[in-house]
Amino acid sequence: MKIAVVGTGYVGLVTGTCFAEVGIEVTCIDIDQKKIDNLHKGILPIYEPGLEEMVTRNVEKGRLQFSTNLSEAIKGCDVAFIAVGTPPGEDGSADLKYVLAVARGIGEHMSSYGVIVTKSTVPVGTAAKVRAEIEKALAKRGEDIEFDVASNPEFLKEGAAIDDFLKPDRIVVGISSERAEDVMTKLYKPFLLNGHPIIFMDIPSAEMTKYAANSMLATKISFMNDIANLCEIMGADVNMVRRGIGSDARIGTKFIYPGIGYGGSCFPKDVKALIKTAQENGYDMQVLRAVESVNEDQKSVLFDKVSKHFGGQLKGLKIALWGLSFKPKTDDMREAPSLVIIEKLLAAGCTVTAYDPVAMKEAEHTLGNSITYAKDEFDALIDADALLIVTEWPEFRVPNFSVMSRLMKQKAIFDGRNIYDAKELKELGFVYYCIGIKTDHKEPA
Ligand SMILES: NC(=O)c1ccc[n+]([C@@H]2O[C@H](COP(=O)([O-])OP(=O)(O)OC[C@H]3O[C@@H](n4cnc5c(N)ncnc54)[C@H](O)[C@@H]3O)[C@@H](O)[C@H]2O)c1
Ligand SMILES: O=c1ccn([C@@H]2O[C@H](COP(=O)(O)OP(=O)(O)O[C@H]3O[C@H](CO)[C@@H](O)[C@H](O)[C@H]3O)[C@@H](O)[C@H]2O)c(=O)[nH]1
Repeated sequence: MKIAVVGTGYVGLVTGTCFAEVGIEVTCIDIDQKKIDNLHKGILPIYEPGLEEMVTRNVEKGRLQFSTNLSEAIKGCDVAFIAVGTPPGEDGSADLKYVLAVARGIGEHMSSYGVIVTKSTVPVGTAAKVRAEIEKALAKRGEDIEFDVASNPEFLKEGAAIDDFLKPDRIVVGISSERAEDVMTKLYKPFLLNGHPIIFMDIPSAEMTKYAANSMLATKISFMNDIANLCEIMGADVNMVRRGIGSDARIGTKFIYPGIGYGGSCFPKDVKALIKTAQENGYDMQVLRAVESVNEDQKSVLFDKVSKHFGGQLKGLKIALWGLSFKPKTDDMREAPSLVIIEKLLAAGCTVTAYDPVAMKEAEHTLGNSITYAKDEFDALIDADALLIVTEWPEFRVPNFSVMSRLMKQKAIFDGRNIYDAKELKELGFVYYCIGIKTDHKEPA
């Protein structure tokens, strides 16, 4: 089989590489010449564990190619995936201009029957718009080439993308013809042989499934953040509560970790887009509006604890941050809670020194030199008045606390990810704050 994947970002590059890995002939296309030039040199545009080796291996095998030339790549393809961005527009709705531009390009250049699949996260009705764009472009050419559209939303998580793609819980495919179903079944056959289920449905349901999945996960997180905040007020321990409720199989153990709010390129924008879609159709997503509002507030929780601890006197304090990316094992800074925390610290007159194992270069694009980037986690701590744990990278989990004590000016840790043991830190002489657990430090008057 021969396929094209248009858009070589987090989703497109992983999708293309994983299909090549199971033996399919893939061309990944991007509009960004620099990205494609770098990929030809083996330089990846994103950090994703294991991806570089997999790209190299498949390029060497001749199964994976990169190009900016959509017209060449699309010719004779069985399937073309659209995997470009769908960022939020000013009103929160998903901006479809990149998706529709690709659809137009496909219509301008396709040469034979193919299935055009939206992999990007798109609102209900988008596949119909994609079909219309392609038909318009074909009509302009005076061509009458048969094609199908399909919706195949992607559920991978950054930092675990390869595993999520190769071993999916399920593959959701929206189709409107038997021919498209056959092509998609053939494409995903290697995954089906490994026992991963494919769920065929109508196209609008597939499009909605993606938003419903992300919104449900975001709801779990906001719900737990609300519970965590209440635990803290009431003297309960949210870690215990999490274990207590997670052992009920109906609730489950995943995505109930409280923290400093969900970030990333998906949950914030997809929750917004679903609220907007509903509004446009005369329906009010009350639960999701609350999910969003809790999340906005949660991003300030760590800053508020710092402010309270120092009695509001933050000017001139040196604050160390461990972690910048929105979650571990990625360099993605989109909607990272660290950005909100840093903005508040800087506005309060603090200086900020941060260390992140991979996201500092990416962070610099947004933050410039408003903060200092440390060479390692200990470098960040020199003379610090407080340490904020922002991203739970594995290497921050068991640090050398005695070295930390020597480096820091004040032994205060504000843990936004609940990775340390409050009792242990207290014994070591640290003042320790986390999320959803009442600490017995004396509050300043
Ligand atoms: N990032 C994730 O974890 C994730 C997971 C599942 C679904 N999604 C969805 O997948 C889509 C892509 O997300 P992403 O994070 O990979 O985006 P991204 O910004 O990392 O990548 C998008 C790529 O598309 C390219 N592009 C834009 N217009 C183009 C055009 N006309 N022709 C060719 N290339 C073009 C850009 O240059 C960029 O490289 C979004 O709809 C997103 O919601 C993302
Ligand atoms: O218990 C939890 C789990 C996650 N998070 C936060 O939630 C955000 C998103 O995390 P995660 O879902 O692991 O990362 P993403 O890469 O954004 O993946 C989500 O968004 C993708 C894009 O749509 C989907 O494909 C995935 O299925 C979906 O999990 C991050 O800020 C996490 O810190 C929590 O606060 N508590």
